[in-house]
Amino acid sequence: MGFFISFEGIDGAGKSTQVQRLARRLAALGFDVVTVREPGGTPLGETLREILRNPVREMDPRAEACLYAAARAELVDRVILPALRAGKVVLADRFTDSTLAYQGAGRGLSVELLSALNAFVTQGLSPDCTVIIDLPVAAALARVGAPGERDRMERLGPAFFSRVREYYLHLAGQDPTRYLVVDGGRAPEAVEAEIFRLVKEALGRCTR
Ligand SMILES: Nc1ncnc2c1ncn2[C@@H]1O[C@H](COP(=O)(O)OP(=O)(O)O)[C@@H](O)[C@H]1O
Ligand SMILES: Cc1cn([C@H]2C[C@H](O)[C@@H](COP(=O)(O)OP(=O)(O)O)O2)c(=O)[nH]c1=O
Repeated sequence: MGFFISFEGIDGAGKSTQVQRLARRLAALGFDVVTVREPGGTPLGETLREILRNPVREMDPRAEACLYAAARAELVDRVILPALRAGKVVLADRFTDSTLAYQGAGRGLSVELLSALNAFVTQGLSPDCTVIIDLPVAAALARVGAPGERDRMERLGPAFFSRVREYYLHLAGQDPTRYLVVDGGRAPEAVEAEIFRLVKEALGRCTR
């Protein structure tokens, strides 16, 4: 099996930027790297991404959770597991913790039920390590643009994103070996260097 790293954090924290930068760094070391983003990465997943970004009307939170989960089921089965079986390093821009943080802490659904849903759609796969890019809500929302330019989730407001951020930090506290928390408030180069250092350590600890 290869090595599976997920990236988490509130919208605008810098995940997409850092996934690309880490992919380049690991490829330069000779790793075969695959990057994916959620929701998306498969034909069904990309269709669900469009629905989730711009639904015809506001949806029930349970329906929302199931759509993210459906996209994840496809991505795991069609892309992530085959890549890991081929010995690749997979970098995922969001994974199961996004559901716990956004639909659980953010929307108020049961984290226990969402964990069971996650286990079902991932076939039990969980990341070898998870990079949490942490940033105060105001700074992150300033990066995603003016209110008029934001998508459905980005419009949810500071109180929602504070709950999401706190939940990520709570998860990190529960399992400091798996979760690598990085201060996303610095220049992209500084964030990149720290993530690269921490991931190299995590790869070194991996015995597979
Ligand atoms: N460390 C950083 N400092 C300042 N701006 C950043 C930083 N990292 C990313 N950005 C910018 O902030 C915006 C959101 O970054 P992005 O990587 O798309 O975040 P996310 O994927 O977490 O939503 C982009 O315009 C990006 O260029
Ligand atoms: C994967 C996932 C994403 N989301 C949300 C978080 C984001 O607002 C949105 C994904 O859009 P995206 O543009 O990828 O996020 P970002 O702005 O962080 O790059 O979907 C959930 O609510 N639950 C989930 O399980």
